[in-house]
Amino acid sequence: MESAPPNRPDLLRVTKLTKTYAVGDAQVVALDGVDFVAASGEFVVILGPSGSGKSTFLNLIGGLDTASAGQAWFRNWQITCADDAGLTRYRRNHVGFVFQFYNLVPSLTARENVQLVTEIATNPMAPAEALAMVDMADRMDHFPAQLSGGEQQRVAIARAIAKRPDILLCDEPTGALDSKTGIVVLEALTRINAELGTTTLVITHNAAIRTIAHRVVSFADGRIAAIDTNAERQPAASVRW
Ligand SMILES: Nc1ncnc2c1ncn2[C@@H]1O[C@H](COP(=O)(O)OP(=O)(O)OP(=O)(O)O)[C@@H](O)[C@H]1O
Repeated sequence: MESAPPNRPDLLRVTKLTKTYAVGDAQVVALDGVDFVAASGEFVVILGPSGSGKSTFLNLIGGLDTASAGQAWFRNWQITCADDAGLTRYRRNHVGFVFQFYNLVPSLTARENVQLVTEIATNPMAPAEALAMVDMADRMDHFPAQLSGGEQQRVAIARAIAKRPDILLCDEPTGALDSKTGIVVLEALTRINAELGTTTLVITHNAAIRTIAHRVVSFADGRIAAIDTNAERQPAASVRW
């Protein structure tokens, strides 16, 4: 099994994780016995062709979907044994999600969008602090429609990190953005990883982003085809696409 880099405790451990979907009479194997360990504080970039199982993997370790077989552990708690209430608590207390589309509430300001999460979290930061971490302190009272796509994504990231999650799961966070705006979003993600130690997994179709990761996981046909470690990480500002 792939082991975590030395000197960091494991945060996530996945063993033979499998997901099949019934489509009519056929079975689609979306995830085919994946083994993986993420260390606390790691920044992982996940690459792979469309349909290779990346989102399925993220949804299972984020407790958004349930596995067909295999195990997933968060520290010493087994995600794959949890009932719905347990998964809800896990997501609420430990996992932040960022998706390609920002899913902000249009009638609420940036600050109020973040407040939606901080009001139900156990040890949240102030919304203003979370927004400052993504350089949106001066736009807190703007509505989503008054913000660019990249700015809306930074608000979505502030919303995801305001509860101080242990894990931040990002599915194509720059997929809808041009490169200049996307780089600002990546800078926010790497800063949060460095300053808060949030273990971060980022799915992307953009292979240029691989340079900012500690490790790069490549999916193919529902399996992990390769895991590469970057001897030297590059700053997000150096990424070009
Ligand atoms: N709810 C579902 N019902 C049936 N099949 C599904 C479902 N979700 C995913 N699949 C199938 O599982 C496989 C893996 O899908 P998944 O979305 O994880 O891939 P992906 O690598 O994230 O793709 P993309 O890069 O296009 O988002 C695909 O064949 C997909 O069609």
